[in-house]
Amino acid sequence: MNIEILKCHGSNNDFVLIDEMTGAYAFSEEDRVAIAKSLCDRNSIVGADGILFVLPSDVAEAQMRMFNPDGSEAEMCGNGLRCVARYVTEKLGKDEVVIETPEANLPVVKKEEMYEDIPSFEVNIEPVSFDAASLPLKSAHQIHIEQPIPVLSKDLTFTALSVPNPHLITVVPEIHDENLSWLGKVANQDKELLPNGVNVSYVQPLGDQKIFVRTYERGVGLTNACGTAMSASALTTVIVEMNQLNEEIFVFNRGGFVICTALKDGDDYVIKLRGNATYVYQSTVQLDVASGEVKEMKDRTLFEMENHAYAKMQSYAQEQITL
Ligand SMILES: N[C@H](CCC[C@H](N)C(=O)O)C(=O)O
Repeated sequence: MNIEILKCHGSNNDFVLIDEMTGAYAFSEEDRVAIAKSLCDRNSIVGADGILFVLPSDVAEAQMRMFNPDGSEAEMCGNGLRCVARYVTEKLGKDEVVIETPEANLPVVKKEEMYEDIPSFEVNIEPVSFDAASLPLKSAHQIHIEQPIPVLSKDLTFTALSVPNPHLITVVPEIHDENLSWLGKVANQDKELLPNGVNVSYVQPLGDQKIFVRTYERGVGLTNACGTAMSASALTTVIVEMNQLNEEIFVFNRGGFVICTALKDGDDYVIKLRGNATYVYQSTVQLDVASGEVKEMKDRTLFEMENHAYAKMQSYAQEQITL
């Protein structure tokens, strides 16, 4: 099958966006899994951290379904939602829309550029729950806020929350690359403890309202950034009274930076995630679903200006981490 693809990223967490609103495709559920596995494969001509299917919706301007490279579907994707926000607002000629996701219809809005020539969008990350059953995390304790989970680590403590995809957050004085493989071990725990898997992040405080986050993502592996993980991390630093509620938190990552603001609405938390939505290239690919083989059908249209502008934002962010 021939598929029009838009390669895009949020904080260099990169995705293939496929527009099903046009009605050009009639993908089955099996097709979507096969497309995710084939197009995300870094050994293919495409390669990505995930696939974003943009579909019509009966309850919002559009619907987003996000699949990891292993074919699993995620409840939420923060960096991907910003890319979908840009795509749908531009398609409809609006500055703000609502996007239907598996567990919530989320408002997304175009914002002023947060860095020179960087298209910037803000999305709601919700619903948020600290109930272990919402991940699910099989545990005797209902809430884990800086709690030990001995089977995972003898010395680190964890905060467990869903936004609504599952996250384990551990705050450390400093993140060292040699410790990143440990994140993978935790993420790939036996399904006894975490039946639906989990995204696992280190959080390093960088001073007031600034943090550095590294994440091993469920269904993907170590990525430059994970939008839901950065949001969950920012909220965690508020819960443990390291940063302030209702105040912007600058979250630096290997792919750049985002700005998260944790808000409380009654008993519920909502996290505002603001960051880039950068287009990399457009292309048409031919996918043989049976074999998974992907061929490019025509030259890619590169968004060179955007990629050049984003490189500057990314190097600025790396300087902030080493400061
Ligand atoms: N791997 C995640 C989904 C993608 C989330 C990440 N790319 C983001 O930006 O939030 C999961 O399975 O929950």
